[in-house]
Amino acid sequence: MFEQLDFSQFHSENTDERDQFCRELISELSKSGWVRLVNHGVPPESIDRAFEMSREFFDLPLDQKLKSPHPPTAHPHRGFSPVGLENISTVSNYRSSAIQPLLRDMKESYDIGSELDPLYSNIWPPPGVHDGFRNTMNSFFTFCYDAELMILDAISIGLGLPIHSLRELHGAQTNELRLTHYPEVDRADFANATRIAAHTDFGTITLLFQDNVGGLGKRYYLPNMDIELTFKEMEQPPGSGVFVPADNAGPHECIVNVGDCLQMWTGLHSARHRVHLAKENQGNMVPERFSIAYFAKPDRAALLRPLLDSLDKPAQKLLTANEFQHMRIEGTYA
Ligand SMILES: O=C(O)CCC(=O)C(=O)O
Ligand SMILES: [Fe+2]
Repeated sequence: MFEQLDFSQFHSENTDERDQFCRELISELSKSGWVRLVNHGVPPESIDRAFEMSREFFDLPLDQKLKSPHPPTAHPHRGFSPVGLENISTVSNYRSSAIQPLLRDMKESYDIGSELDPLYSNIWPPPGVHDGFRNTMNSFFTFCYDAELMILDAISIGLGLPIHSLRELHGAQTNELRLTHYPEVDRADFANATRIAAHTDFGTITLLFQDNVGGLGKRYYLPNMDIELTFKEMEQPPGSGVFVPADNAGPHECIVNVGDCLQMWTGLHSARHRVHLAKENQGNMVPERFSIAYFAKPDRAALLRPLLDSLDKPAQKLLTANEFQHMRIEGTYA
């Protein structure tokens, strides 16, 4: 089991305790590129509601879901993508020497941005299709943004930077929320497909909530089920090509992982992860799974230059976060 940190310690009135927590956070992120957090500030009811709404959306008939379609190109990331539209193995090779086979992703997803994003508008289900989705997701997004800023402050303190160093690069809310449904599939389908292929996230940090679903449509956490589950897996240690299950304590816990931009700023390791068939169990059908990922991304104009003196100066021209996002995302859509 990997370390679980309690983010309420960050709010301690005793600044020594707070700073100690921030150093622990950095120590965990330095080891593996990710950490499990509780009391992160996103209220449990809001997480439950978002999962409920997500489930109800993906339960709709395909023609209803396609009334708010993702554009056929990789950006902007907005709206519904049916199974087969996005295949992440096309970008698996980034900063990895391992040869990645081309794999189909067996997932469907819904991408949402901030309502305040000046560049891209959201694509919402039209009136009459899943009313309530929009409000629920906007409120969840706001909670995640507030949590993001606190976590960025904690990372800044832990690294010995001024408290708002990272927050200041995230004022424009260019963040994205992604609901993913991994439908029930036949085990044999994993021969040339996966859930989501190995990759690093492109932004600063990702807050990931996961909900493994058992029978009867109920939600509960089953660490040792007798049927096959797909797990989120993290590369451990970083760079090893070995993936271990990132099991967690249920949907209210959040996995925070370092993305490519934070790596460029701070040298913390951007965590490679994937969702694939769990190795331990044997069964014919692989049950469905739900996750919600909130991708904290830098302001588009932010320069990706090292923030710590201890880091080497990059040899190439510095990129803005926007240039980098475009470079990374190209090619992910079929
Ligand atoms: O479903 C998950 O646990 C991970 C999803 C993910 O890694 C992504 O969308 O970038
Ligand atoms: Fe990811």
